Amino acid sequence: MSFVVVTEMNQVAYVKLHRPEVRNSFNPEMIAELTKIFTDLEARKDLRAVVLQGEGKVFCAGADLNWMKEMVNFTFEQNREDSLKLFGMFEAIAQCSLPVIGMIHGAAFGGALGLVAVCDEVIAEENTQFCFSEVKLGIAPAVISAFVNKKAVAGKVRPLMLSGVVFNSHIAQQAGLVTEVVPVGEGHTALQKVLHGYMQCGPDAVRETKKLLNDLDTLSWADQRSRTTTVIAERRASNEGQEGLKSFLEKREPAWRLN
Ligand SMILES: C/C=C/C(=O)SCCNC(=O)CCNC(=O)[C@H](O)C(C)(C)COP(=O)(O)OP(=O)(O)OC[C@H]1O[C@@H](n2cnc3c(N)ncnc32)[C@H](O)[C@@H]1OP(=O)(O)O
Repeated sequence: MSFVVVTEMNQVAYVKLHRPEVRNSFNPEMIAELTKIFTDLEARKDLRAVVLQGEGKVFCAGADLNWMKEMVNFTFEQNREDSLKLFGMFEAIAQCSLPVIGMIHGAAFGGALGLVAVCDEVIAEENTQFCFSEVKLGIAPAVISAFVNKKAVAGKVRPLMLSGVVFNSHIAQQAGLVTEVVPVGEGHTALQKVLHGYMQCGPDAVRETKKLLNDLDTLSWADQRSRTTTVIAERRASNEGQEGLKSFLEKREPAWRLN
C-alpha cells in the first residue's frame, strides 16, 4: 500500500501525501516512502522542480499519533532508531538538489512543520492553521528543530515552538517558514508563476546553487572561500554558463539543455 502519490508533468514531479482519512499524518511506511522518493528524485537529471503537497482537507497533521502511542512500549534505542529514520526523511528532502516547492493548505501541525522547513519555497493558502503542537502533547519539536532552526527567524519562531499556539499563514510568513500567502483556491496560479521562474534558469545552475547553500554552514570559513570560488569558476566554464552569458549578449532566450 502506498501513502504517497508521485506524478510528473512538464519536467516537474508532484509528490502528494496520501492518507487523507488521518489528515496525511505520517507513519513509518510513509516516512520510508518519502525518503526513497526524494533520494531517487535527486538522481533525476530530466526534472527541474518538485512540488510537495497533501491530498484532502489539510496538508499534513504531523506524525501519526497512533504510531507515537505505540512507541511508548518501545525501548529507548528503538525509539531513537525511529526518530533517526524521521530525521533521514527530512534530510533526504533537504538534500535533494532540485528546488522543492511546498503547497500548504488547511493545516500543518507538528512534524508537518519539518516538511515546511525543508521546502525551498512555500506557498500557503491564507486560512491555513500552523502549530508546533508537540509541547501540547508533552513531547518536543525535537527532530524538526534542526531544520526549522536553519530556516526560520529565531526571534519569531521560538515563541511558537515553545507555546504550541496555533498561528496563521501571515505569522508563518513573518517567521520565515512561508514564502507566499495566497487566497484560498489560488495556490495553483501562484505555483505556475514560481515554476515558470525556475524554467527560465539554467537547470544545473539551480541545482549547484542549492547544493552550495546546503553545504555552506557545515564548512569552515577557509572551506567556504574555496568552495564558493570553485563553484563560480566551474559555472563560468560550463556549457550552461557560456550559453547564459552568450544569450544575454545576443539578446535572445537561452537554450537550456537537460543532461
Ligand atoms: C516527531 C513529530 C511529532 C508530531 O508530529 S506530533 C503530532 C502533531 N500533530 C498534531 O497534533 C495534529 C493532530 N490533528 C489535529 O489537530 C487535527 O486533525 C487537524 C487540525 C490537523 C485537522 O483537523 P480536522 O480537519 O478537523 O480533522 P480531525 O477531525 O481532527 O481528524 C480527522 C481524522 O484524522 C485523525 N487524525 C488527525 N491527525 C492525526 C494524527 N496526527 N495522527 C493520527 N490520526 C490523526 C483524527 O483522529 C480523525 O480520525 P477519525 O475520523 O477516526 O476521528
